[in-house]
Amino acid sequence: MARADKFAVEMGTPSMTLMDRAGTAVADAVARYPYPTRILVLCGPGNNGGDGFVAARVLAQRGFKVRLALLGDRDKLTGDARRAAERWRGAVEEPAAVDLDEAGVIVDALFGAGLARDLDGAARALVERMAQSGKPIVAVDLPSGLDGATGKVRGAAAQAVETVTFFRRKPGHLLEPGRSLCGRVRVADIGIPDEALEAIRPQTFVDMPALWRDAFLVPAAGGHKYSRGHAVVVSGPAWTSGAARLSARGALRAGAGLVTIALPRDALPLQAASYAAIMPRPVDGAGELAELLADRRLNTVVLGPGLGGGEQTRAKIDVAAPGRRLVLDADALTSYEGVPWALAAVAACSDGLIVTPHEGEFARMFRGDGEVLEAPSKLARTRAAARRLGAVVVLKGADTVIAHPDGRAAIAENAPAYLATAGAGDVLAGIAGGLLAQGMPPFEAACAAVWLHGEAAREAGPGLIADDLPEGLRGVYSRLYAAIEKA
Ligand SMILES: NC(=O)C1=CN([C@@H]2O[C@H](COP(=O)(O)OP(=O)(O)OC[C@H]3O[C@@H](n4cnc5c(N)ncnc54)[C@H](OP(=O)(O)O)[C@@H]3O)[C@@H](O)[C@H]2O)[C@@H](O)CC1
Ligand SMILES: Nc1ncnc2c1ncn2[C@@H]1O[C@H](COP(=O)(O)OP(=O)(O)O)[C@@H](O)[C@H]1O
Ligand SMILES: [K+]
Repeated sequence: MARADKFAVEMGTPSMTLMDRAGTAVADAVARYPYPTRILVLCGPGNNGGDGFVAARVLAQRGFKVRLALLGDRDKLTGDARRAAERWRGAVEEPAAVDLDEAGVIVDALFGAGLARDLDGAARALVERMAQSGKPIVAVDLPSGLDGATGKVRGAAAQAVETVTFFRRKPGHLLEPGRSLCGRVRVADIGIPDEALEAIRPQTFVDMPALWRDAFLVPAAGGHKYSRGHAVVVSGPAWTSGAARLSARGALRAGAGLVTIALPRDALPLQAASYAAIMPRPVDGAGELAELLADRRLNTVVLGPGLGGGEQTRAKIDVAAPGRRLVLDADALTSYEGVPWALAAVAACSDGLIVTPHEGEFARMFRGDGEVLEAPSKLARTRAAARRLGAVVVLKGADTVIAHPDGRAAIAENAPAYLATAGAGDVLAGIAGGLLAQGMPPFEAACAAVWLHGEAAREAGPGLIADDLPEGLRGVYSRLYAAIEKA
């Protein structure tokens, strides 16, 4: 944001104008509240506070009753914040002297992008009072105390009903617990030109179709099933084969031309409970898997869901990896517990690897690797892991992060909470495999898979079980194909 700000100023917009627009956008948001009388603006010592002074002035000019309190010393304000304070005609009160219970709406303009350390002392006490007040809070840029780069709370932060930010959202608006603390996020245009992005070249994105649509493959008129790839899902024993069957359904619905499920002989009868379109194949060990995979048209292998851990699993991965596209999930990942370098070797000989751990699996994979596990945010951890493995890493959760070893990363925002249900991750691994089989590059395939998975859940609706997810893809694909054809 500092660079975007600088770019806008160089292009001729004074920084005070940016602040005026930022404060006005906050005032607009506050004025929309059902009881915008008795507005209390709490300002901090930097430019976040400056935005607060502007918002207070604009609201007062519009006839609202506004009180303003400043944390810190008015004489110490500098730059634009100082000018904004000079143009505020009302009283500047002491936060300790204001009764928050008298406020209808509180504007939280204490700290934003400049939060430099954990809140303590008077700042923390004020944020805690705000949090306990139960009043609707509109946060300027970020709820104060929330770290915009990590989504973590530094000391304390108060739950906002709405957060008004500027130009673009920041990672802290998307990563938990920040996402939840922000309430509804409104992005205000304050006149920073989009061209600023060309100068900044951001590497962090929201996972949405614009990010991967160019790489997404709509079936070609002259295509055939082999031109849409052949994915193999390797199953564990009969009693855990449900997970692999879910993956296989995901891969097929995601558009792989053919899907084979490699099952131990004892599990073959159970395949009858799955789609008839999925081709079962008896495979009892790494040797038989090698025989199956002698056919190079089988270009993508999904291993992990219900597979069981240990040496046998590693042996199967070694057979599958060379020159092939792989998705590794669940047991396939935990069988590399504490030896992520061995997984990096798998990635290096493959034609592209996506790993899809949840937090527990991630912690086991990178046990002892402080540089990965202690990176400052979920975003940074996923990036560090991708770099370590030389593979695309999908770190699942409410705020799934997808990272490429080259530093690109995306944060998903479309998964409904009811997606957290047994087997949902198995379907995700299958969808990713289905997209890889069709030839999508791994990062785009992983981003698309995560987005499609979230959309499929919405399509299926509350009460969702994992079996519904592949079915949900049909409606999502109808809309996506139509949008791509129109574009
Ligand atoms: N850039 C842009 O494009 C635009 C930016 N805009 C706005 O500017 C905001 C960023 O402003 P900013 O950089 O002045 O930082 P800000 O969040 O006010 O905090 C810095 C102050 O807080 C203090 N402080 C920090 N941590 C602390 C702690 N733990 N406990 C106590 N004090 C602490 C720190 O003091 P110090 O560290 O120096 O002791 C300093 O005084 C941004 O969020 C947006 O609202 C808009 O106007 C539109 C254009
Ligand atoms: N709170 C949440 N909101 C939205 N999606 C979630 C939430 N928690 C988990 N998920 C998603 O649910 C899926 C669960 O996958 P996983 O943990 O592998 O479960 P399983 O092994 O049972 O399939 C992942 O795609 C994850 O991103
Ligand atoms: K704030």
